[in-house]
Amino acid sequence: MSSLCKPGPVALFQAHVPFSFLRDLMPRTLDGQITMEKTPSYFVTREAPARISAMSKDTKLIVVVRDPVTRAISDYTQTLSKRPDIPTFESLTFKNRSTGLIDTSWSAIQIGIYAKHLEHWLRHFPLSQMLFVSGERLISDPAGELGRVQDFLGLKRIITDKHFYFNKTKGFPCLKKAEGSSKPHCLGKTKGRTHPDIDPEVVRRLREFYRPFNRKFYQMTGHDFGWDG
Ligand SMILES: Nc1ncnc2c1ncn2[C@@H]1O[C@H](COP(=O)(O)OS(=O)(=O)O)[C@@H](OP(=O)(O)O)[C@H]1O
Repeated sequence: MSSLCKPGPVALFQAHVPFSFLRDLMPRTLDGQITMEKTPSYFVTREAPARISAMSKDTKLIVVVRDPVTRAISDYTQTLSKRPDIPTFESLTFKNRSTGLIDTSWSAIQIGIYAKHLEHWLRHFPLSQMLFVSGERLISDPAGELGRVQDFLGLKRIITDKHFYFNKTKGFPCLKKAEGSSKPHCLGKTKGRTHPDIDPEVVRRLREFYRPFNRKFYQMTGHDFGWDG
């Protein structure tokens, strides 16, 4: 059994409030239950590793990662859907387009430098307490990736292949039956947005930029995510 704690508008470990207050926001956990909290931005938040470790050194951490170039374009697509007047992806990517200097202060680019973020976590947690889930495999083999998650959490492998079907129109796997319902459940409208076409030369330059950071990340995690061909 597991309970999922939803922190609402405050991402717990980013908030500058006392731990006693944070703990009270989490649901009580009984024996046999696992309490989970999901906030994607923790991975790139400087204070998060120390704050989470101060609350519990035994916390298990799960990070979903995908090709940082596609991640940047997806991030941009999400912002564009809310603010259609932003500059083009190509112009935001560079500090200086003619020299090819990448703007690493742009969050869409910065977040994908996974090796740098991981360094901060490894000062507070052993690698054995971290699981890196492949965003690509979550689509191509959801049961396989969720098998790894269940093993990591010490759960029986209850979710398997038979729980999923692939929805070609959506381009994503869907659950054959949602929890507590007999109906299928697919990801919402905001997942699988069409990404804009990006100048292939800009994509090439970004691939070149991320390659050394990806290699370092594969080395640190002991897992080749296959983003560099
Ligand atoms: N379960 C699962 N499997 C594989 N990929 C998934 C999943 N859930 C979300 N996504 C993709 O992650 C991208 C960002 O998703 P979100 O909208 O959830 O991001 S956020 O949490 O709101 O920041 C977005 O990517 P793109 O659609 O490529 O832009 C989502 O489609």
